[in-house]
Amino acid sequence: DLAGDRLAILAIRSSVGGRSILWNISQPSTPCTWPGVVCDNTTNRVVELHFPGMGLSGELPLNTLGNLTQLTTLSLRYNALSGQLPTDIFSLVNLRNLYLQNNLFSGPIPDLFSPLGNLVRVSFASNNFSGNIPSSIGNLTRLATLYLENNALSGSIPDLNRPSIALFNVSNNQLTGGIPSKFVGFPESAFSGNSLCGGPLVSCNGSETGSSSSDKLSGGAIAGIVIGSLLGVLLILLILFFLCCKKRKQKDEIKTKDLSEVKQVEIEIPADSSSSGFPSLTAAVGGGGAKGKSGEVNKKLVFMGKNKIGKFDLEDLLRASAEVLGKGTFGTAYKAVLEVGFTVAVKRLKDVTMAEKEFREKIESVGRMDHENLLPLRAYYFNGEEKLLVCDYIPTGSLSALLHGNRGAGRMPLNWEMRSMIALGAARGIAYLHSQGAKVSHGNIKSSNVLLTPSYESRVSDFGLAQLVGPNATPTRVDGYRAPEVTDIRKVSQKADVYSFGVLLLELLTGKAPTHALLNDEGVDLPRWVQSVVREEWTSEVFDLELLRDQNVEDDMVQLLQLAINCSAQYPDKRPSMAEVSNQIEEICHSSGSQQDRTPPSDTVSDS
Ligand SMILES: Nc1ncnc2c1ncn2[C@@H]1O[C@H](COP(=O)(O)OP(=O)(O)OP(=O)(O)O)[C@@H](O)[C@H]1O
Repeated sequence: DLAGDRLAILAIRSSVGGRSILWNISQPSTPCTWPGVVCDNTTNRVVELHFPGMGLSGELPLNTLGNLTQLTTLSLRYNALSGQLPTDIFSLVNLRNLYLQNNLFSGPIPDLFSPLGNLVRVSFASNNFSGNIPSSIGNLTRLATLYLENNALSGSIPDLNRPSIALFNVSNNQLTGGIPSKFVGFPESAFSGNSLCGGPLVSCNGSETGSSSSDKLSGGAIAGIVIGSLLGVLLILLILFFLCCKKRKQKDEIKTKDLSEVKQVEIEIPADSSSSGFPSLTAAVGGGGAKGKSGEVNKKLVFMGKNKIGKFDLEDLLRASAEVLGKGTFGTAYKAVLEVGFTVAVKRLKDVTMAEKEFREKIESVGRMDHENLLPLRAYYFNGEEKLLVCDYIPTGSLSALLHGNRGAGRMPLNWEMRSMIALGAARGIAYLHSQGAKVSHGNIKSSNVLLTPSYESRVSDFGLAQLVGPNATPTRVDGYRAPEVTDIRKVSQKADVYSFGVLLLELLTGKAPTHALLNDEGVDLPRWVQSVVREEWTSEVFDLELLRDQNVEDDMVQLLQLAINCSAQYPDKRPSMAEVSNQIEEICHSSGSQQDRTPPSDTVSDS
């Protein structure tokens, strides 16, 4: 079957294709239609090039790859490419991943790494490279992986930026000398098969590990370095502290301003309310406030469930200073700091056209949901047009903010343990919802609806709201999460929830936002992108770079990835149930030791 695009694939796999393909891709018109080539859909420039195991042979063409100035990934591993590396590769300043392992490249690795400050992963393993390890690799401050094993490299290990490097291997070369002491911590196997000493190998001079005795630092020098570093850190902390104080002050000023506008415009008292203000209302626990004369009822905040939140009335709520958290599908969410001393989140619903009785019934069934991984609905207010929902305010914010916010300096990386715990908590919360009846589903699973406590326990929010809205509600940011069979956001199902949860798992693993206009002109969504990458056996390339620092959990990551792929299957029948999903994640967490053996969640209502 050589029809259509299959013919192109065959051409790439033939050894004669290697060079001509590499020539052609530098022409900007056609490349994005080819397998293995990923383009930026705005510039139509090649941003990733994956040609692994395609039987490419011969030398890389000169002055060709260097034309792909936007390239972030160059993967030519498992081919039979030979000769020296063309130096124009070293002008690709956006390069993050350079995979040339398992080829027949020879000659020295050019010492030209200095401009490649974005490089994170480099593998030159299993080639015939000779000469020294280029010292300019030491300038790569973001380098996390360096694989140089199984070559003919000689000389000593240069000064590398050890703090950023998590995965490292120089075994089976001809390296000599002492292993710098900063490499202590890597296993013996990372250095074996050389004439090296120190570090995890036998000591160079009988007792010392690390650098050879000639370049050993004196006690005074070490003390000087330690004191100098401490002073440096102290200075940086002081500067950060002052900057934070200044920023917070500015933020407070802005918030106060926003708030006064919000109070007047957004949480406006409905026109039919008594002009003398709202009477002081006593909270009616368990929905009892819905009883009584309707005129009074309309002015009441109806409290629900176990009411851990404490008592306050509508007037308190309206007096609270409020800050807009964001606008979503169902209305605007506010953070409201009550004068009585605690903070709540208030959602002002829009597009709810449902009659009062039906609304109260639906919202009270939402209020009955009680699970440690769900964000409980504490109270609601219904008066004609005005509908407010009150829940705990979660100061840490949402998974979406944590994954995609602040990707720059100062970001706290989310490691495997945190991510798998977040996945497990969210799965448990949704599985609980599904266990409450075949027709109970969430309807709007996405990372902005998974809120996180300071100890990274998940609280799934917004469940059951999809059934309240009218047909005109325009979903925000759900497109990437919505199951293919869902055409009306009110017609939700448990299997559609499983799909959305699968996308959320993919988001957790890849670090890519599903709502981001993805990857190429054809608008490939996150599940399809991941599937295509996995099909081509580049599985390890889908994971978020932050996850690659975790050692010995790759199998667990791949298992979770497989589960996510199963959840986001195109046909609902092929998707597992949420209970199965939750059990499987629990097993995965168990095997990697990130079990949730934690103290029960504390009350999440924060005091202001
Ligand atoms: N209880 C809460 N505590 C802290 N932040 C919250 C809380 N509820 C919502 N948020 C945050 O406020 C923002 C707006 O939330 P909202 O639920 O209104 O919209 P959304 O999640 O973006 O979309 P949708 O309405 O479709 O769920 C989001 O970033 C959300 O994470």
